[in-house]
Amino acid sequence: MKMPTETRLAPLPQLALADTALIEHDYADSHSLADELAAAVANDLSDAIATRGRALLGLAGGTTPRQFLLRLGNKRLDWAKVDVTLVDERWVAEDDPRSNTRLLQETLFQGMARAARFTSLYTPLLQPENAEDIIAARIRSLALPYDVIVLGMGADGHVASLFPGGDNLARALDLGSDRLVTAMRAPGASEPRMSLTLSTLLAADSLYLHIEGRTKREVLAQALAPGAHAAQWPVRGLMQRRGEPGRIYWCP
Ligand SMILES: O=C(O)[C@H](O)[C@@H](O)[C@H](O)[C@H](O)COP(=O)(O)O
Repeated sequence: MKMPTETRLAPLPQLALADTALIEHDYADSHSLADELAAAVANDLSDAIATRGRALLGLAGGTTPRQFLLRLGNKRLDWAKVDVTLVDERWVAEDDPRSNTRLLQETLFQGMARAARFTSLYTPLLQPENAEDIIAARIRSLALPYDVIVLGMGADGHVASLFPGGDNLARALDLGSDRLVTAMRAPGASEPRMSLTLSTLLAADSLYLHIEGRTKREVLAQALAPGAHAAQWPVRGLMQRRGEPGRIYWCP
């Protein structure tokens, strides 16, 4: 059932969610978390293939998901029926150590998942602002909405490349817009980015938030506390989904 959405960028009313209640999937270490998250995502992908014939998966980059991606890539699935994109890409060449595509090449696509079809959020030669239409057309050609999206979160509360202080943050958070992707430049991002917008993320059938460490747990609690704003803590935008920010997987 679809719940009423949060007024754009307005504070939420009191959330009946204590920090501990929020984190349903709490693991002792990153290895057990990676095992369980990979199993859950593989399950969702199998279900999507069974019901829709194909599955669409969106993945975060950064440092946290390495173990999870390695495990997911080794899951027995009909990977040829899976489309994979990133939820955001850093605007650097795909062989650059900072590239999220490179991260997937080094992890997910080392395993059975190499049979999946990858759609890049990057294109060389253009600035990201001039490449939005090209990247949006690539995403539009996939069988939207995403079946599964796995997000990470930065210590500043960003998800995908929806950064606080980002030049295009307002339009990226605007649920009234049908924009699928946006370029983003932000003080907290070392390079320009291309990102799925909040509405693209929220439309996913299954949404996971994978965070590790006590600091991020505290950031999340702060971001989701009454009175916080998505403009300051973009992760809070996820609450506009069903009053919950997706399934949160956490370990110290
Ligand atoms: O390209 C990126 O940086 C990401 O997709 C980003 O949204 C990431 O999930 C967070 O920044 C967390 O990054 P870490 O896992 O490195 O802390």
